[in-house]
Order: sequence, then structure tokens, then C-alpha cells
Amino acid sequence: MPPRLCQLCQTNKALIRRPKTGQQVCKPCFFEVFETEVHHTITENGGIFKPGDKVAIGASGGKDSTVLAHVMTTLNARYNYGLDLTLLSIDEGITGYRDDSLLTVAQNSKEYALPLTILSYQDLYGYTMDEIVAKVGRKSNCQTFCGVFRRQALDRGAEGLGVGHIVTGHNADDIAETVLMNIMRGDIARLARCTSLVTESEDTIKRSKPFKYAYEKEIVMYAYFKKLTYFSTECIYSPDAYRGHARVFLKDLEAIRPSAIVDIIHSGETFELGKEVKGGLKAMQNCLRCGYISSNDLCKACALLEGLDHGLGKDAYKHNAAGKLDLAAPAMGVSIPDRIHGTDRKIVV
Ligand SMILES: Nc1ncnc2c1ncn2[C@@H]1O[C@H](COP(=O)(O)OP(=O)(O)OP(=O)(O)O)[C@@H](O)[C@H]1O
Repeated sequence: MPPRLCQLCQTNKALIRRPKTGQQVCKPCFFEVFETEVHHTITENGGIFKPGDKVAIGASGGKDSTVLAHVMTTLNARYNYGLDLTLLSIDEGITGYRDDSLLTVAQNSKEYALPLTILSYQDLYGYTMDEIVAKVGRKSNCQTFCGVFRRQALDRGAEGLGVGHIVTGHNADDIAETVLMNIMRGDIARLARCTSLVTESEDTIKRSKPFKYAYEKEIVMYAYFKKLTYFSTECIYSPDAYRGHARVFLKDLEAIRPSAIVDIIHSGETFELGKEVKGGLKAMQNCLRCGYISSNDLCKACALLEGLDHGLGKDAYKHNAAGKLDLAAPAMGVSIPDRIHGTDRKIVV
């Protein structure tokens, strides 16, 4: 039997079955189509960048952000985006995990000739994740700290570098999972935001997800066939149990119908918020302590730090039925030294 030919070039032998479309393609066509789809995500509807933009790639050393660094470098050169790219990593202080993955980022920095900046939780907040976990336990507590601190740390790092735009490696599977989680939690207000390609407000640094429509399986294939250097160990602390359920459900759906991932994203995109939901969104202000954008007097990071400084243990961080943290407990109204460094953001008091 003659070899099956690539369905795109009709010339080379087909070696890959695309998880997203089922097409049988050769390696060069797979690379080409994967990169072109990301280029379309970046450029359609007027595009998310303009020439001269300084853009930080959130680099964890994992597969998504490593492929993102590679593809952004490739597309920037191929299509003359005119971007000044840089790598920005946050060292959460997780021994045996982040220290190793940061070595991978350092190697990527050399391979792609991109400057690298690393900021640590220890310097920014006075605690490593190892110390936080020792105080508050694993379970979903450590996810909460990590999520809140990392978001803010990336913003502060970007601000220090004079960067106006952060791109992250969140992929289509991550976004579809988030849509499902928001539906399962009844958090309709967040549905509108979680599918956005770009998120920004007056006081926050623009963020975008160029892999919004890229399937996780294709990202792994791309890294594998391109022989990219990445770190593939999961975080040693507990996984997000609630997201885990959404992930398993999504993988089951994908096995039956691969388009389920992109269909769920499209469903999320087309939800329209009713007036009463829009009215329920809180107005934003600046944290009275550190100046970071917040919907309360204290931003989430400062509220969490206050709890840590006052020795609140595992039971202080209550989670509701949907796994979300109730921050009322640590907010004790006692002041702590202002030690979140590195921001010139205006403080409105
Ligand atoms: N420590 C970090 N420093 C900088 N950016 C980070 C860090 N952790 C996560 N990010 C950014 O957030 C994105 C999503 O992070 P998440 O924790 O979901 O990891 P992931 O899906 O395993 O991604 P990756 O494969 O890139 O690690 C990453 O692709 C990266 O762009």
C-alpha cells in the first residue's frame, strides 16, 4: 500500500493526526498550520500588538510557555510584528520544582536570545511557597496563595521592566475548563472575562493568551517534534481538585468529539450578561496598603499576607462549596509593614 500523503501538501508522508481537526499531516505542515493559527489569533480583529510594543512572556519552563516563547519569537521575525520580547519568571520558592524549572527557562533565554527577569515571592512578599504551605497546609489553600501572588508578581515584574503587555501560555483546554468551572459554580460574571483573548483595565497591565485556540495535545506535539527544552514535572503541591473534575470531564468529551474544546470556548464567548449580573460586578479601586488594583480596601494578596503574619493556620482560610476562598477571615484590620516592593502605581487613598 502506498504511504498515506499529507492532506495539506499532498506530497510528504503523513506522520501526524492533528488532535484538533483529525487531519493527517506531515511534520512541516503541522508546524506551519499550528503557527499560522496562532498568528491569526494574534492578528485578527485589528490585532493585539502594535509595532514597538514591549511584551513579557510569562515563562514557567513548562511546555505551554516554552512553546509560546518559541512561537512568539518565530512569528515576530516571520511577520515583522516589531515586538521587543522578554521573558519574565516568578520564583514561587518551591524546592525541587520551581528551582529546576527556572534552569530550563534560563536555557530557553539563551536559545531564543531573549532577556530573562526573575522575581521571587520571597523578595516581594517575604514568604516562599514552601513556608506558606508549612503554615496553611496544601489542599486548595496553597492554590489560592499561588494564584493571587503570581498574578500580582507578574504585574509588578512587568511594570518594573516598562512592559505594557504580558502574554501567557494558557491554552484552549485551560480556557474550556475555566468556562465549565464558572458554569458549575454559577459564576456567570466571570464567564464573560474568562474567554477574552485580551484582558485589561485602566490600572492593570494588558494580558493576553495567544494560545486561546491551541489544543494542549498539539502544544505537546509541537514541543516534542521541535525537540524543545521544557520542564514537564507537575507542581509538588496539591492539584486544584475542582479544576481536576472539569479537566477529566473535558478530556472525556474530547475523546468523543475533539471539537468539544473549541465549542465550549465559543459557548462561553457568546454568553451575554444580563443587566442584573453586570450590576453585580464590583467597582475597582486601589489597595489601601500596596496600591494594587482591588475590589476591596485591601487587595487579595495583602489580605492573605495579613492572615499569614498573624499566624492564622489551616482553618482560617475557609473555602465555600465551589472551592473558592472566603477572604473575610484573614482580614483582621491589623496593619502590617508595607513590604510589597517595586511599584510606582498610584495609590488613591
Ligand atoms: N512561575 C511562573 N512564572 C511566569 N509565568 C508563569 C509562572 N507560572 C505560570 N505562568 C504563566 O501562566 C501560564 C499558565 O500557567 P499554569 O500554571 O496553568 O501552567 P501550565 O498550564 O502548566 O503552563 P506551562 O506549561 O507553561 O507551565 C503559563 O503558561 C505561563 O505563561
